[in-house]
Amino acid sequence: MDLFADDSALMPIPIEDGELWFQQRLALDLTPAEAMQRLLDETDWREEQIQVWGKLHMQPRLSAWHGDARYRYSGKLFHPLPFTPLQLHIKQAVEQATGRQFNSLLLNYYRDERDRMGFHADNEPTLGLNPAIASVSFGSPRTFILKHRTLPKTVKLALGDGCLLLMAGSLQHHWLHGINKERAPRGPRINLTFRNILREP
Ligand SMILES: O=C(O)CCC(=O)C(=O)O
Ligand SMILES: [Fe+2]
Repeated sequence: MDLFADDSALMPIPIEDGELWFQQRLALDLTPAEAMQRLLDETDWREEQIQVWGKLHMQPRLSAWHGDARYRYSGKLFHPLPFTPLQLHIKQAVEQATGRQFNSLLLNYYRDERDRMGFHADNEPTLGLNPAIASVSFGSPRTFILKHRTLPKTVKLALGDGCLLLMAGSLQHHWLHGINKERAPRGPRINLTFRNILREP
């Protein structure tokens, strides 16, 4: 009998004002290291510009959009590329683990400890009222931080190689999330967020 917690089951993480689910290892036909290498090689990584308070900045990470629907994000309209066979395989595994359907994928590549993602909510109107967002991570672990919008509460999760995180319920209404830069050296990390877009902008 396995006396250790099952790392291949989606487990709820207790959190107020929303739903959070975590699985240590998403079951795939390839190892996380193989998935990481193929995503690095097969993705057309872009350094995007974003507007913050009317000023243009380079995003402190590389990214790519894939899927079936156009998507507005940080004030920009994206025309995604079609899903690749590997992305479709990961999407199927995520849909089986979560029981949710997704038609859009944002890939983010954090090249080292300096790359990061500012605090935000994935609450674009096209995602619907209480969106389910499934996040799969490969490579170097990074700390995923959730900050409550009105209460002095912070939740930190280590997102390691091959894990799955599901944000759902009213979480995007009440919490912001982000990835800070690290002081200590970190290797590359790729994060995939699967979303379901209800209508095109
Ligand atoms: O890299 C992560 O774990 C977070 C990604 C994220 O929040 C997003 O793509 O909206
Ligand atoms: Fe996000």
